[in-house]
Amino acid sequence: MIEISNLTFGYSKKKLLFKNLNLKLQMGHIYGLLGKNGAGKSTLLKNLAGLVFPQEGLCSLNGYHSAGRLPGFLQELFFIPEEMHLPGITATQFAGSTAHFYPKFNEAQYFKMLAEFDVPVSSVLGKLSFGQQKKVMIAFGLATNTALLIMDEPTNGLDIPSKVKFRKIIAGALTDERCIIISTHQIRDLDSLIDSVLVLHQQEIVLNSGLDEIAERIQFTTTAQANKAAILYEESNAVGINTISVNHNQTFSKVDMEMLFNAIVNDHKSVIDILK
Ligand SMILES: Nc1ncnc2c1ncn2[C@@H]1O[C@H](COP(=O)(O)OP(=O)(O)OP(=O)(O)O)[C@@H](O)[C@H]1O
Repeated sequence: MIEISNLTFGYSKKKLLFKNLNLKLQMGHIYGLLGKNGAGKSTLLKNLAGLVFPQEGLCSLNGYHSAGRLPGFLQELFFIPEEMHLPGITATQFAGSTAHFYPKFNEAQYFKMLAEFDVPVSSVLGKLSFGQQKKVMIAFGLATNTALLIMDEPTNGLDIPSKVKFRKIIAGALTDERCIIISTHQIRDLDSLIDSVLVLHQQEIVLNSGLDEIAERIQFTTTAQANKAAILYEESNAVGINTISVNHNQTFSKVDMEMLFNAIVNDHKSVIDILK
């Protein structure tokens, strides 16, 4: 299990990004972490990865404190940051020099994913395009089979066919023993991939819910289809007005994550309250 308890963190003591933040994540799930620019998504992930240290509280992975960065923790975590500087070696050499830090690394899986992503294995990583570099790191991260895989904006730089492959490859790599967290602004890229949503807003995790639970409680329809008395939030687009309403009649609709996110960050507390 991944646990954040009473996390207080700020890059300066005067301006805290989180105060007493709590969060529990379970294995066997793919979480999408959403939040506005500057909400602190990357910083939260860095706290989890033990790359920055809390002022108070702690983060842990299967009982290991992130800040301790013990070998037992490091071999169960792989973090793919938004920006990367890869060394002047090939994807094959990278596996040769790095894989031994991860006891569950699966070489066949790595090369299979690189082939699916269509990345040349004998080109120097630093000379690959940004998107190709991302693909190498995603393939490597998945092949480590660590208990926690964190990806910060992984689809930045991926073209449209690669995003489709990304979703397929990630979904195929999930097991009951691992948890994947993906932070992104490209909410559509998470469609049919994540099963749970986390929203970081105003120093707090205001939503940590499975998509099934969300669909049980609220409905996403057009205003014309909605029960007017149950409407919580409305949003116009080119084709009409879409609505989030209370799901009184147990009709399950597809969760529109972009609309849900907009409702939450536009301070529609009623939406958050009903999902609590
Ligand atoms: N190394 C740092 N030193 C000081 N302040 C920082 C540092 N890194 C981030 N910050 C600040 O912390 C805040 C949160 O940044 P962070 O990158 O975690 O947000 P984010 O939600 O990931 O944003 P975005 O969606 O724009 O990537 C921002 O105000 C940022 O300026």
